Amino acid sequence: MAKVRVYELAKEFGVESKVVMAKLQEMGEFVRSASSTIEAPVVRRLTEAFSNSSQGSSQGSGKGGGGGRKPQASPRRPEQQAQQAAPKPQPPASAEGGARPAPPKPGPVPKPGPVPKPGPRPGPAGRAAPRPGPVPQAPAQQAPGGGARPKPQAPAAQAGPKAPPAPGGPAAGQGGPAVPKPGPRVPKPGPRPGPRPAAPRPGNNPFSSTNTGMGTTPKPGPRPAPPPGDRQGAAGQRGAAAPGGPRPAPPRPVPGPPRPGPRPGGAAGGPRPGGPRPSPMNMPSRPSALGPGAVRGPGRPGGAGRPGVGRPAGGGRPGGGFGGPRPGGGGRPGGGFGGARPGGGGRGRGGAAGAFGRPGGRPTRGRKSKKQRRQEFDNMQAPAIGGVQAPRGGGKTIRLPQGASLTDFAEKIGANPASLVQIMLHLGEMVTATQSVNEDTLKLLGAELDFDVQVVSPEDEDRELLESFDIEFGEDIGDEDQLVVRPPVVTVMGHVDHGKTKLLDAIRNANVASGEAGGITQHIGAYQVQTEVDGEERKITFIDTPGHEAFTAMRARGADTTDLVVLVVAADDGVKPQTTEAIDHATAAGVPIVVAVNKIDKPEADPHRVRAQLTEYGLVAEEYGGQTLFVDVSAKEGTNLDELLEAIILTADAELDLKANPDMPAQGVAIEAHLDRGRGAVATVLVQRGTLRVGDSIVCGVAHGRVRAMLDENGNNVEEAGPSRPVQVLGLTAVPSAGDSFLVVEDDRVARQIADKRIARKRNAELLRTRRSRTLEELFSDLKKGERQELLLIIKGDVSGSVEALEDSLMKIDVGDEVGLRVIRRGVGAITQDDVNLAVASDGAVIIGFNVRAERNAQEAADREGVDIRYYSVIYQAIEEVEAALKGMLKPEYEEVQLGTAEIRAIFKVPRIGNVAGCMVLTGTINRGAKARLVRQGTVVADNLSIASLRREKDDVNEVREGFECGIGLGYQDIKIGDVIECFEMREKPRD
Ligand SMILES: Nc1nc2c(ncn2[C@@H]2O[C@H](COP(=O)(O)OP(=O)(O)OP(=O)(O)O)[C@@H](O)[C@H]2O)c(=O)[nH]1
Repeated sequence: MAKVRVYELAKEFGVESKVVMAKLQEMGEFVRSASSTIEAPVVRRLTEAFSNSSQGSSQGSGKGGGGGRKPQASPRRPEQQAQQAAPKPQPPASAEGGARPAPPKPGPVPKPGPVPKPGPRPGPAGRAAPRPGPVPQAPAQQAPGGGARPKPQAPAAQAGPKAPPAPGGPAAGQGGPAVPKPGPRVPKPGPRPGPRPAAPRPGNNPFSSTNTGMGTTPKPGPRPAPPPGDRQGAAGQRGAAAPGGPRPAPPRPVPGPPRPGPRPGGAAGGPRPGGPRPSPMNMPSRPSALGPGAVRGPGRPGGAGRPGVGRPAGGGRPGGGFGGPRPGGGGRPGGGFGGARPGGGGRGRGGAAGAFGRPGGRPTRGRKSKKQRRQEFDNMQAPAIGGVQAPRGGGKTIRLPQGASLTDFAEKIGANPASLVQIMLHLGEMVTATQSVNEDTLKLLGAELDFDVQVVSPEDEDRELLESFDIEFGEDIGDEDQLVVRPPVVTVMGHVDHGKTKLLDAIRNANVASGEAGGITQHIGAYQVQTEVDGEERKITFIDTPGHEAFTAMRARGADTTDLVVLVVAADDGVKPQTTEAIDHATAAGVPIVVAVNKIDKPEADPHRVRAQLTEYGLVAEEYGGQTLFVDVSAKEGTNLDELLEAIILTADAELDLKANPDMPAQGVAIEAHLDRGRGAVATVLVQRGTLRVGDSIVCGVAHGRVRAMLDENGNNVEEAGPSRPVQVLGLTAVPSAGDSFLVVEDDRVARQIADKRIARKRNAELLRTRRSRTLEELFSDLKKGERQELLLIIKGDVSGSVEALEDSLMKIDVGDEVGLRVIRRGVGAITQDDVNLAVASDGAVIIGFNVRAERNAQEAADREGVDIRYYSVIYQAIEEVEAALKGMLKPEYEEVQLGTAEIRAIFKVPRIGNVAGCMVLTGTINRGAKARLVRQGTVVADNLSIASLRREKDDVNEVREGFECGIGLGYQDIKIGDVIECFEMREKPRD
């Protein structure tokens, strides 16, 4: 709630702001100006103070107003007071009241006549009253008119005809419910009419004044008609107002109990039977909403609609009269919803009808769909959370994909995303509607709404997809005795420049040289070597992409391909940051480590230091009593490579039970993939179980096809590949990503179906990521996002391994919470026009080409659309530039730097300028134009000031140093001797 300002209060009390300010001062509260805000407790005290004083002062004048608020009473003008006084009579006998008005004939007055309710409604009536005056059209158009228009008849006329039906009272009934809203509106009208008519028609005035006033007088007076029984007459009054009068109204005998004032408001609102637009928030509970006669059933059908029909209750159609045209129309509003639906009269076509026709009086904005209405209804019943309504789950389970947004959640439960955003705000988290949120957040929201949220990981989603084809991925099928030992799959990790690549090359070359002389080795992402251990030929598969990026990128995609890690540590450099990172990754993956202490050929090599250092990380060498095998090697000179291979086999045998069934359809993971001009999509896959054969139908990620040919790391054709064997596969329709799983399926058709479903899912995910704000809610939430900005990237590279590694490294760039980075597409191959289109569609994404170029039409499109394409061939350069770009998106940060302080020793009054402080500069310097604040006895009295003028003797100066006197003009008058002026400036802080 906004705090109240002094002048607002003054207005309410009917006094000038300075009076209120004086009062505040009296009360010991300090406010600077009339626009200052006041705290609630002070407002209360102030109100009491004024009400006391007003009482005192008004006592003499008679509080006739009775009803009116005390505070207001005083402010009123004599004339008004007089009017108020008049009202008194009312209370006594409604009849009387009625009587009076009647005579006056106040055009508008019609209401008075009936008066039945008068007594009861006094209060409320007051407000409505005004309208009555207007009566005539009032019903249709708002009281004002009525008041103004002398001719009640006009309306009457209209009403007349329908009046008859009206009796049905239905209308009234409806009106009743509606009442609430009307009330509010009434106020305005009231006032106006009041004054004017008042004068002329004394008789009425009292009432009108009432209205005007604080609603003392019941408008009721006016319409007796409204037989209480019916809808409070509320309707009566209102509509009555106009029609009422004329109406035979008396119609309803009912009156037993005149509806008490309750409807007062109603009265006011009367006009709109339908009154209030049922908003979920203010809607009365169903039952209560229904008016007496209202009865839902009847109302709806529009029984009322037909005048003739006349709803017994009469409720239905108040408007009957007006809305006539639409049969159903009247009915609906009326009884039907009572409060719920604005109801009011039918949907009349005629002009007058309009008044009633529109339920709440609000313009109809297009019809709501059944679904919307249903949802509204559900929401009405749903308890509000922090004032926001959303459907309850009652323990129902909903499944959401990982990284789902509140919009996804809302879609699942049929709610409005904006309301979920608000609920999250109440729960203390600011989340936008389209932002991906983590599992905890989804569950938190689910718990709040009583839904059991299950977050499905992409792996689970994929598993479910495969299950739908009766395929199981990841398990060996077959008996225990079908399992055979398979070679370990090894990844080499370590700190930069410690010799990972050199070691991988050395191992492969040594092996090629010894085993397959003449073979042409090529990097395909992985290779296999042989070694002899205990007289037995054993194989080892090396993942040919060094570094933990590749390792973690694969793991992040759920591909745990590595069985064992070779940690390379340069003997001359020792343990470095990435060495420990690699240890962490391997440990997290539960993968055993063999340490290769490299570069032992170097004179400064100190292998023992490496062993000692690594003990701190839990890697204790065997010779030190631990279980980790350390091998001192020289990749450069090829020293101890066989020992290293042997250590790998021994560790694998000791710690791992590597077995797989070769007799099943092959399954595995893609390690590397690229598009070859001549051969199409080429993927290096690692077979994890089963045996892959040429001619098999496979699906790999979103790619599928039939294995046309297979090649090994030496470029030789291979007919089949068993467990742990890496091979290049030709024949896929598209380039898969590193880490994508592959599996052999029954036939091409199944392969295509699975791939198609994955493509659809991927596209949806991409759409979700690139979707821009379209709805107001989203725009709003974007605004709330405030300063958060995002750099969107599309990464294209020559091989999927480098794309993955680049993305992984980029995602690690951290420049704070204000700026984010999101990769909306990644892929292998040249930059295509589609990439440029996506960049345009996503409003400013930058395309990164890593060792690839843009196709000619793509480049043209990029130039045309202003899409930024950046080419790199060195990963670190890409990272540096992206980091710089992100930092550039940061808003500058400022910090306050104090320049100096000066104490006020004298105060001079200068004509037209005001107070100027004669100061002594205590510290630093005081600079003209700099920012300043005034401190009195340690408390900041005024901030956001500036050194408007600065003088030494009689000269204007720009700066005065410590120890000198000067004259400072702050443009702020409330200065005192002894105050200290702090002078400072805001400087931009350099970003780290
Ligand atoms: N003297 C000596 N130099 C070596 C040895 N192994 C690697 N080097 C050198 O160390 C440098 C880095 O070797 P790389 O194999 O590129 O190291 P890396 O760990 O793969 O480096 P990044 O790929 O940048 O992480 C190169 O200049 C190698 O020639 C070795 O055993 N002895």
